[in-house]
Amino acid sequence: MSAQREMKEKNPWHKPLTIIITVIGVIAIVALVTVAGLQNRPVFQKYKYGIVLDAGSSHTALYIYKWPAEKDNNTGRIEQKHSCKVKGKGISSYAAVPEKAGTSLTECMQEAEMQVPAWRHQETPLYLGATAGMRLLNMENKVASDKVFEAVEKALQRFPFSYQGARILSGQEEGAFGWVTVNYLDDRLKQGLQTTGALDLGGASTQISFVPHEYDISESPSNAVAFQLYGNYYNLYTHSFLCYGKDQALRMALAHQTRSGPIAISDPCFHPDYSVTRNYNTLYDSPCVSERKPKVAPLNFTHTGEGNFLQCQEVIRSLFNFKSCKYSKCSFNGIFQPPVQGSFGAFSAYYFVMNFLNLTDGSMSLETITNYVANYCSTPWDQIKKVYPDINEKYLAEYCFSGTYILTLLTEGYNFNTETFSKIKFIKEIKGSDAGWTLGYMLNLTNMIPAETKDSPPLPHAGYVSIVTVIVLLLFILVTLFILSFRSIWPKCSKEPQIV
Ligand SMILES: Nc1nc2c(ncn2[C@@H]2O[C@H](COP(=O)(O)OP(=O)(O)O)[C@@H](O)[C@H]2O)c(=O)[nH]1
Repeated sequence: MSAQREMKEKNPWHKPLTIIITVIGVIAIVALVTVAGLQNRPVFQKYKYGIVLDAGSSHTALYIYKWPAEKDNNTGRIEQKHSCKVKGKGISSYAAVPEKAGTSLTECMQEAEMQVPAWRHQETPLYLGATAGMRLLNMENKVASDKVFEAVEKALQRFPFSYQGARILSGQEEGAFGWVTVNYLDDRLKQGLQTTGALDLGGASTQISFVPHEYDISESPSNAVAFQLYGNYYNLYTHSFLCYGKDQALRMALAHQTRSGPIAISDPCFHPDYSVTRNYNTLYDSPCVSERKPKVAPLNFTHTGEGNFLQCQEVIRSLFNFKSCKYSKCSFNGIFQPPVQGSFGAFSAYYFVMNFLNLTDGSMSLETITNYVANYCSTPWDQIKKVYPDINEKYLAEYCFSGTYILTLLTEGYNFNTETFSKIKFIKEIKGSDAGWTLGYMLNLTNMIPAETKDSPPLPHAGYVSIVTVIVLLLFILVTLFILSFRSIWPKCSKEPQIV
């Protein structure tokens, strides 16, 4: 019996104080673990949205972007949620009927209303940026260009979004924002990785943008754009060639061949047996060619094909002026360009054309690609139509010219060689978002890429909670041990009377 009592006295777990400490400790640990668990459970994701309309020369496209609502302070990934191709031509084609430029946008805008949750409509920014088609209309007829913008503004303001304005982007902005988009989507900016150059081929203009090695921006300041993104500095080279988009380049090629006002031309950039009648006034109705219109010419001319790649290259070469260059190095038309360098993403018409020709597989050499295009051009038109019965004939007829133009622009215009050409990737999208200037434009206007890196806490939240839990647990064990060790030296309280 006395041995049992002695054991009880030696074993402090039986004492009430110890039991209370243990219970409180267990409750504290359970509470801590529960709080940590609740804090880190996946929450229902809420998104914010932004809408950008790309009013291009050939058509308008609407893009909806989304990003996690709690992370719009520069940390959340922005991605494309939806895109809508506006039916009909670009807004610049409505110069004679400006209201129609506005109404043409209705269907895609209604789609946007459905795509963005109604409770987010009012706070969703809506931008419209117009590119080379409107640049040309503005040069040609400023009044008509202003009227188109008025109509477009009126139409967009009828929708419940936060309308932020419609404007013409400069060629420099178009090039630079395309570069931002590609590098943002590739996660190169945040991680400070070597950037990718951007090659954009539109209908009316074309852009080249890249960060060159040892770049002296003072040589041609108008081609330089300085960025500070996520704490990294970039000196970007960019240039936009107005009239060198694929549709205007084709006009220039046809203008070159019809400069004497003939009744028929045999065009090496179109397939053998191809034959259509074209109108002189329609062909020369663009500031890119209007000054070259022959003084004397019939109403129409017959445009037949010849399908000769090398001769087509000759025609295209005549569109570039390689003679004068006042800088250390030029691309063409006396425009400064440092040697191309690093990897490039080529999008818009670069992709449409190379994808149609099945030439986007990165393993093909420049020589193989050139031979393929040459062979494609020499294929008779009837045969081409039989092989591709479902392709729009206007696009189909132009792939020979477009393929030859792309190769000539890249190799002779921008000076890509066999080695540097192999670093060009023909892309439509990156991680589900289309490559183009629109995302970069929105990131810039909403300040969603910080100049500085964000000062983030040294530990992620979950790590922080776990470490606090472990420390509290250790403290609890220590305090318990401390109390127990003291108890062993406390004077024993005995109910038995003490004999003095
Ligand atoms: N083959 C093909 N060409 C296209 C397609 N969409 C646009 N294009 C052509 O590609 C060129 C560039 O189009 P886009 O990038 O929209 O340029 P933009 O209209 O000048 O902004 C134009 O000549 C268009 O006619 C397509 O889906 N397939």
